[in-house]
Amino acid sequence: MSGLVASDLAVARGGVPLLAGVSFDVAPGRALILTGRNGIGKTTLLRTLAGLQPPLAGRVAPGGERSAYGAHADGMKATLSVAENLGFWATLHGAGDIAPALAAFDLDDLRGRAAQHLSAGQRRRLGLARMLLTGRDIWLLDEPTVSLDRASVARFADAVRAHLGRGGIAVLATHVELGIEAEALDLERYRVTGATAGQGGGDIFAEGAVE
Ligand SMILES: Nc1ncnc2c1ncn2[C@@H]1O[C@H](COP(=O)(O)OP(=O)(O)OP(=O)(O)O)[C@@H](O)[C@H]1O
Repeated sequence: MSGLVASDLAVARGGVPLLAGVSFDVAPGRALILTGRNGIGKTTLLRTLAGLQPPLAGRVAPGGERSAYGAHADGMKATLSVAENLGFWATLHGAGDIAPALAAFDLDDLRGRAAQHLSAGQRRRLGLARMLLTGRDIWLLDEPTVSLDRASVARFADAVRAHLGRGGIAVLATHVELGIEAEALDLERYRVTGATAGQGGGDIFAEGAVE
């Protein structure tokens, strides 16, 4: 299985260039942690790696077909229970048993609860459990530990380690120290001048020249 390779990638959000010249190669069994200030483009880069939006320039290999993108509660059916949601995804991805996913994120006691009645941290655990059912070898995770308590962060780190141990790849945008052996990529040096995110769209549109 090949690694995840980004070559001279440029990404934009809402037509505004955010990052340019991003190149990296993540080998099977390895993890990459994306760091950088709020709004620099971590989510945008992950979405581009997942094939959910096209790059402005450069390329990603493979495309999205080997990737599972995990962000917030997307794809969750509010009225279905935890087990029904996991069952739905297992069927969708051709995965068999949901038991390992339930166990990995301590969801057994919550299996009958509707997704809409889960707490924020429980909902996040359900979203992360989904990654285990995708069968995809490249996990792209956006702030995966938001709302998680300490025990759940540790469970998540264990799940990522196990994924890497199976030869999987993980790219994570996180500010939390997970204790996972990983390369870190500081996006600051790829930032397009003027695209300081989160500082107001007007400034971004007025400047936007490439560094
Ligand atoms: N739909 C949109 N249209 C235009 N601009 C957007 C849109 N969504 C996000 N942005 C802007 O794009 C920039 C990059 O956003 P992105 O979510 O990729 O940053 P981030 O590094 O993940 O931020 P954070 O650390 O705060 O999660 C931000 O300035 C954001 O305000």
